[in-house]
Amino acid sequence: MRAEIITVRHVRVDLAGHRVLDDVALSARPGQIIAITGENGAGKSTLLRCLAGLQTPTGGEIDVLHGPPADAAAFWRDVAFVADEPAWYPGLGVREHLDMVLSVHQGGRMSAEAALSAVDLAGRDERHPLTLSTGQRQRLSLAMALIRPSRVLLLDEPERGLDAAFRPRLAALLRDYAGEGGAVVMATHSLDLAEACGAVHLALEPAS
Ligand SMILES: Nc1ncnc2c1ncn2[C@@H]1O[C@H](COP(=O)(O)OP(=O)(O)OP(=O)(O)O)[C@@H](O)[C@H]1O
Repeated sequence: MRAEIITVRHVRVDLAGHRVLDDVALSARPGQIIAITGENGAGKSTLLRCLAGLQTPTGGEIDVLHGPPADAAAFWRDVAFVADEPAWYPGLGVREHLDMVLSVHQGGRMSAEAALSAVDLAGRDERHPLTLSTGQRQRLSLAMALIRPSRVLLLDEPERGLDAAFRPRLAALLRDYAGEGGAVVMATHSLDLAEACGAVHLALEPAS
């Protein structure tokens, strides 16, 4: 069995004087998909931000790829994160956003054409992202994360805005990613998506 590339031990986070996470543990090996579930405010996004090095825990330990996560170039070379909608570049179309990711990250997992087709945006490749629907923009955000090489994929509610028909396709894309040896950690309200991915569940309870 492959060694863990994400480990979270006894993690505690206090924000504005309130305990948001308390004694949280999580681990992931290459090839695993972890689904963090729990009610609104349970701390799912906070935990993902901790894994991404964007939030420092008040206590406990986090290792991602054999070290504490750090919001630094070397870390982001191996880690892809899809959370809130990204800033779209003025004047660049859908296809050009994918080309830009491929030009920065050498050795893409798929071509821009394959990514456009995977997320059903092939006919909209010249449009500016802001002229797409919410769900189409979410598909593009996912494609921009999936097209580049990475070892860890962090997703905050990847199902946001997606229609029911696309969710099984997203599950298949995530299974493919994990099948290549990546680890996925996603916060989700979609038990269907988690199940379709064969994800291991981590159910968070509100800490206070
Ligand atoms: N910057 C902040 N300052 C103070 N409290 C915060 C901050 N960010 C989040 N919180 C609080 O932390 C708790 C957890 O928030 P978080 O966004 O992690 O929950 P979540 O499980 O992702 O919720 P949802 O399902 O609604 O996305 C909430 O009670 C929220 O109000």
